[in-house]
Amino acid sequence: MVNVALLGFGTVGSGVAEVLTRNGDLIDSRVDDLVRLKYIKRAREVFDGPYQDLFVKDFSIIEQDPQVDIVVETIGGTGAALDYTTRALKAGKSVVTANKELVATHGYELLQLAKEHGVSYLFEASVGGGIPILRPLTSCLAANDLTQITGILNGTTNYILTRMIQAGLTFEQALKEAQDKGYAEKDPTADVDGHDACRKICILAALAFGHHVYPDQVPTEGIRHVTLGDAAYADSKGYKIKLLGRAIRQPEGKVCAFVAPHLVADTAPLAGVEDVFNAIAVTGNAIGDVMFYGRGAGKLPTASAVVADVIDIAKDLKRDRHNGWASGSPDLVVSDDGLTSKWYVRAQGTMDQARLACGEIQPLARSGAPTSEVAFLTAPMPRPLVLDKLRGMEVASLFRVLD
Ligand SMILES: NC(=O)C1=CN([C@@H]2O[C@H](COP(=O)(O)OP(=O)(O)OC[C@H]3O[C@@H](n4cnc5c(N)ncnc54)[C@H](OP(=O)(O)O)[C@@H]3O)[C@@H](O)[C@H]2O)C=CC1
Ligand SMILES: N[C@@H](CC=O)C(=O)O
Repeated sequence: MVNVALLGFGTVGSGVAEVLTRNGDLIDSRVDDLVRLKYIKRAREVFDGPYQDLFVKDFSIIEQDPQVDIVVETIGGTGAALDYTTRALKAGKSVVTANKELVATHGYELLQLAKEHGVSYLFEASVGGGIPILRPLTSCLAANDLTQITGILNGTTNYILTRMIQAGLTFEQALKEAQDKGYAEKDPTADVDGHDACRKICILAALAFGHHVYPDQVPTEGIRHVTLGDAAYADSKGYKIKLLGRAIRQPEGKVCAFVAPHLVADTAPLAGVEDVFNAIAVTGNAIGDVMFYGRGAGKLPTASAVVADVIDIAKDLKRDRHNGWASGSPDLVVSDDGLTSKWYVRAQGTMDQARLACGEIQPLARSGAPTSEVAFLTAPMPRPLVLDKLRGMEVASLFRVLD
């Protein structure tokens, strides 16, 4: 028998309990053992419903029970989640999590701790919700020298952009829908301001390039200032606006990583990724380009990835599966200033002013645009140069165009 303790019983935690129960026979046959949920701990102390016999108030009951093999952490954040994860690993229990904030900020030390105690720390659900990405990156693509990762990594913001553009919802209405569907973080500013995507690109970069990348090293811009006007200008020339997380390997083992809204050509596969779906494009020197696509958030898709990790561990509790990375360093991450791209600009002014400032440009138009507003695409150039050229103009939006 393999015993599982579940920490957190919100969107993801309740989904994990549901998948373990609904697919119990199938999971047992795949593991060739009985996988059983033994305890559930949540914040509140009032328990009801079908799992009420499993609820415990005190984490030490789980920590001290030698029969608990796997602890599933779906609490979120870096408070109680870090404390319980550390204690579980020290107690010789493997831990599975969906908590990207914890992995992105403390992954290196937690992986070290797991190794010291001969147990596993797995987090497939922490990136891309239900999409299998971390295991393929480290196993199926292990033969490659990976050079670049570009992803739509946040379901909430992709859902908001889709609903604003396709259904004409306001930002607030679209965010409320995403929250009602269980996609958003407890504090949705983490989604809207790009921090959730940032944590995910940190995890992807660490796995792909081998060193811990910390969220505070990664320049991050969210979607708060993207307007329906920007979307209409982009659409007029066959582009969609997408929040992308990018990690590009640089010489001497450095990494360029950042999160920002981009214009993506309609012909590119990432442009067709809508609603809560995520997609992660990976470039390797043998495979070329490969893309992973699926539901990036939500109860059962995320639980699917969590329970897959539980199954992986349960199949062989003693197997060494330490797919870790080395420690980070303050000078590991380089700015994206050196990266050349075309730029989308929306500013106050005239097309003549725009041409005078930026030289050759592609003008954009949309119906209902104020006469004082101008929007255009520049020639390819690095950010410092475009900022320098635009110095005399009042710029409202400045987004890279993905090449
Ligand atoms: N929602 C999604 O689609 C996805 C979420 N994730 C990640 O999964 C994690 C969980 O997210 P989600 O399920 O949405 O969050 P929820 O807010 O829905 O659930 C959080 C759960 O944690 C419990 N909790 C809070 N503090 C404690 C504590 N001290 N001890 C025990 N339990 C506690 C809460 O208890 P109570 O029920 O009593 O309030 C609640 O059950 C986060 O790290 C998130 O980033 C990852 C991928 C997708
Ligand atoms: N809030 C996150 C949940 C999954 O990671 C998102 O919207 O992508």
